Amino acid sequence: MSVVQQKVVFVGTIASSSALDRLTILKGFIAIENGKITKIGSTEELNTNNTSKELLDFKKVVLDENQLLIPGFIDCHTHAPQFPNIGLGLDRPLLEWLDKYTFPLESKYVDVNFAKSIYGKVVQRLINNGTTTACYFGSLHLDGTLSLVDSAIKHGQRALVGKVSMNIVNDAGYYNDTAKELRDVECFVQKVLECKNDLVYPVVTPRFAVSCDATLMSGLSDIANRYGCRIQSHISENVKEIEHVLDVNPGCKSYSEVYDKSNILNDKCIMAHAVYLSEEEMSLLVSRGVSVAHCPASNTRLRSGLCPVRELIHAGLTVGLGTDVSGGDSSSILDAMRRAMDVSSHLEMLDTSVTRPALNWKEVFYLATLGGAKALRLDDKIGNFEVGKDFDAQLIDVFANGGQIDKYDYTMEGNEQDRVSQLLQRFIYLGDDRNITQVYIKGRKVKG
Ligand SMILES: Nc1nc2[nH]cnc2c(=O)[nH]1
Ligand SMILES: [Zn+2]
Repeated sequence: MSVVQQKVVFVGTIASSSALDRLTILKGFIAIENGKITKIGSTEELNTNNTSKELLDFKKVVLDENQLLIPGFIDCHTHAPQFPNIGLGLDRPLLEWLDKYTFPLESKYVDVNFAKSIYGKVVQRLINNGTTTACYFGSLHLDGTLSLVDSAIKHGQRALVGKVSMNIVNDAGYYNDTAKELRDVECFVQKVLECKNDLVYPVVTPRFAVSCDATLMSGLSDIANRYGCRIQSHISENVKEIEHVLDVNPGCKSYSEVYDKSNILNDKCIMAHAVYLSEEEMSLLVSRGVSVAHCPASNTRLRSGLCPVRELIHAGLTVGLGTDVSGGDSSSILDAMRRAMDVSSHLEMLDTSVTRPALNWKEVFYLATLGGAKALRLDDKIGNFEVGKDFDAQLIDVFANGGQIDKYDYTMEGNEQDRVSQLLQRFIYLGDDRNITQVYIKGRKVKG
């Protein structure tokens, strides 16, 4: 990892979103000082005397005509310990998959050396894919999950990390008793805060209402409130899961009510999935300020369901994207963007009334960047390019050597603005890590 360049100016094509329906593609410059964006402007402005004087001692990075500067991707939900299972064991629905493949693997992270060996690769893989911020589930283990925090710090990634909490008995013996669990979570939160690293945050992480009883969840909510932490969990992912949760909580009318009774739902809470929420549940989550991590790859691979993201957004929920490895079979947010478009298109095709059109490429670009930042309550720092925000960015080379995108002696009609918009479109539909030639987190180059 290289040192932070104190003053850098990028010159070329810069794309970022300011809303779901607002993508700006600017030909111009973006100046960074000590990791923060200090000035953004057009090429004309760059060429004025004042600006060129101001930027005289800045290192210049000039993009070529097929390169783009875009914000770093934000993965709002992934399971770091599950990476050794990526692409494996996708033949069972959620609850069986957890018992057969996931809990046995996660149990192995009791061995800190094993944890270290995996987590270094996980963080590196995500950075390679342009993920500058990840919201991670760790495992049940305190020390193992602290080694995930260490890996994020070592690689300079912005990371929200949760030690997973579970106190309900399962066949793998993968749970803690309530008192130990609450002690370990508080210790985890304190140790992460003691790191005093401004890129890393502890997240209180009740796995889901199948693995945690109300006493544990209320205790976790208390810890989160005392330390001002975010909370993350899963909600309403799979029909059998919902039936089970309602069976063991006969006093509750919905899955959301189970969490609400334990005070889990608030404006620092990120819930993964939300595939089957009723309108009342959506309203409840909106009123509590909960955000949703939409995980289309996992919903498809585990055959959990088709998440109606447009409905969630329409209801007023803040939505970001998650890869949900290893329910999801890809650790790439670029892949999650395409999966989100696919699921949304399938829903549009299935719905003959077509009241809610499928998400388009500009909208998933927003969800992968500013939408994710809002969902994680980090949009004051990241998500797009604005003066005062941290510089978390990717340099995209659309026709990178060895990549999937070939350059033809043909371009669709249009002006220069259309040409650069088409470059971004091709990256979103066809690109991969080979096109992501440089990655920056708070101004520090972490790839390339
Ligand atoms: N996809 C997914 N859903 C869950 N629900 C509870 N735990 C998990 C998990 O590890 N993955
Ligand atoms: Zn998950």
